[in-house]
Amino acid sequence: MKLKHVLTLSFIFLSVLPLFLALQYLNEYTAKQHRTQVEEKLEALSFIAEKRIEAVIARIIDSNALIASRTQMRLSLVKWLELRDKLALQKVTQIIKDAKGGMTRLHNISIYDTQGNLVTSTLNQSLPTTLALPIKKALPLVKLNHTDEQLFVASLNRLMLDNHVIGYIETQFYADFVIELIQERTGLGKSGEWLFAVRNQDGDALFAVPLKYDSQAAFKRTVSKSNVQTPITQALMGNEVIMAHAPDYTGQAVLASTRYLPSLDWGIVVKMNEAEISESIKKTSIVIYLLEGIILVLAIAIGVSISVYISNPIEKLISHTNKVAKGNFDPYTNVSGLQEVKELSKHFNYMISALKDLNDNLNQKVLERTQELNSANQKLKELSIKDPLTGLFNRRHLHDVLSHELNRSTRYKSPLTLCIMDIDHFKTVNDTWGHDKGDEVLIKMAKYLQTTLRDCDTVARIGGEEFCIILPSTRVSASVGLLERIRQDISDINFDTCLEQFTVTASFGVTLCAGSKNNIDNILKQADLALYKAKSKGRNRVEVYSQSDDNNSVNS
Ligand SMILES: Nc1nc2c(ncn2[C@@H]2O[C@H](COP(=O)(O)OP(=O)(O)OP(=O)(O)O)[C@@H](O)[C@H]2O)c(=O)[nH]1
Repeated sequence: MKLKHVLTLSFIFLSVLPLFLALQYLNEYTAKQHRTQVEEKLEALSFIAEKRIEAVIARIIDSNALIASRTQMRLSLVKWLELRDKLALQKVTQIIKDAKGGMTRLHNISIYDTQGNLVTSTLNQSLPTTLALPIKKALPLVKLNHTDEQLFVASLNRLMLDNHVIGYIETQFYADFVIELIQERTGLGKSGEWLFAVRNQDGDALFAVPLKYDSQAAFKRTVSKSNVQTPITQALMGNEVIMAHAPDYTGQAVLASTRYLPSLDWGIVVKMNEAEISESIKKTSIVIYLLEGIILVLAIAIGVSISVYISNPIEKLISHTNKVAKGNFDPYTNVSGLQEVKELSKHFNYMISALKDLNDNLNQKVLERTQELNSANQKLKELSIKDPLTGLFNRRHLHDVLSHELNRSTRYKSPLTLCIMDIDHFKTVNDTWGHDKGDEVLIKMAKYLQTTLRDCDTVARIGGEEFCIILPSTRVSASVGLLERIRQDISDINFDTCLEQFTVTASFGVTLCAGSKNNIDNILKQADLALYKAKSKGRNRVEVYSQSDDNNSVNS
C-alpha cells in the first residue's frame, strides 16, 4: 500500500469519521433541542396566559366588590325593596351608572333582589329579569357570558347590609383580553393556536372562543369529557402538562401545553401541529446535513492534500533513487514539502555526489585495469605468435597462416609457394663476432625481409638462423625471381663491427604448395629438401624442390 493511501485512510479514520459521527450526534441533539425549545415556549406562553387571565379576573372581582361596597346604594336598595320608594330606586340606578362611567371596558351592572329578580341595571333592559341564583357555588362567582357578537366576563356577588343579604350585584366586563390572547400567535408558527374552554352542563369541554379551524365554534363546539387524549379535556381535568403527539379537536397530532384555572373552572391550551414542528426540524437537519457534507468534503480534500503534500516529495525521491540506481547521478533538484523532506533531499544529494565520485573512481580504475589487461593480452598474444628476438611470426603461427593460405589457394585455385631461407655459416658469425652480433644479424635480416616482401606475404623465424616465407598467388618461377633478388640484397648488406665490416649469404629452398600431398608437414619437408639441395650445391643459392629430391634424401 502506498504512503499517500495510508495517510489518506488514517486521516479519514482519525479525523473525518469522528467528525462525521460528531455531526450526526449534533444533528440529533439539535432536533431534540429544537423540540425541547418548542415545548418550553408553549409551556411559558401558557403560563403567562394563565397569570394574565388570573390578574384580569382578580381586577374584575375587585371592581365588583368596589361597587358593591357603596353604602348609599345598599341603603337606597333596602329602601326601595321595603318601601318601594321610587326615589330610592332612582338613586340606586344613578349610583351604578356613575360607577359604570368611571370604569373602562365595563358593559353592564345589574342589581338583583334576594329572590334573583332584577331590580335595576345600567342598560335599558325590559324588566323583570330573573337571576338563576347559584346555590351550590361559592360567591363571588365569575363566568363567561356571550351574545352573538360579544364575549363577556360576568362577576356575581352578594350585597350585604348589617350582615344580611339584601340582594346581588352582577358586573359584566368585555372579555377583550381573552380575544386578544387567542389572536396573539407570535412564535406559534402557521399551525399554532390557543384553545379556551369552559365546562358545559354535561361536563364536556365547551369552546368559548372562535377556533382557527372552526370560526363558529364559540359556545357551540364541544369535546367529550371521555376523550381524555385531547389536550383541552386534560386541561379541564386540571392537568397542567406538556402533551406530545396528542390528537386535537380536528384529530391532528399536536404538541400542546395545558393550563387550568381552578377558581374559574376554565381550561386553556396552546398547541402547535406536530407536522409543522417536524418540518421545521427537518429544515434545520437539511442545513446541518448540507453543512456536514461540505465539512466532510473539505476534510477529505484537506486530508488528501496533506497526504499528497507529504507523500509526493517522498515518491519523487524514490523515483530519483531509481534513476541513481540506474547510473544517473544528476542531483535531486525538486526539493519541496516538509522540512524533514528538504533535509532528506539535502543529504540525498550529498549521497548522490559521494556515489558519483565513487562510481567515477571505480570506472576510472576499471578502465585502467581493462587497458592494462588488454595490453597484457595483446602482449601475451604477440608472445604466443611472435619470435621475441626479431618480432617475426614464430613456427606455431606459421602453421596457422600456412593452413589458412592453403585453404584459400585450394578454393581459388591460385598458386602458393613456400620458401625456407637459412643464413650460411652462421655459426662462424657467432664464433667470430660474438652471439650479440649474431643476434644483430638476425634482427637486421628480419627487418629487411619485412620491408622487402608484400603485405600479403608472410615471413616467420622457424629456427636459429632459419626463416620461412609464404608467397600467396605466386608461381614458382616468380618466386625464384623474387628470392634471387632477396639473396642478392642479403649478400650486399654490410654488418659493422669495431674492427671491420662483414657480409653474410643465405640459401633458399622453394616448393610449390600443390598436389595431393600438400599438407603442412610435407610442404615444409619439401622446402627443407630444396634448402638442403642449395646448401649441398655450395650455398648462397635458390633451389626449387623436385620429386627427385625425395629419392636423394632417402639415399643420403
Ligand atoms: N646469435 C645467435 N646464434 C644462433 C641463434 N640460434 C642459433 N644460433 C646459432 O646458429 C648456428 C647454426 O649453426 P649451424 O647449424 O652449424 O649452421 P651454419 O653454421 O650456419 O652452417 P650452414 O647452415 O651449414 O651453412 C649455431 O652456432 C647456433 O648456436 C640465435 O638466436 N642467435
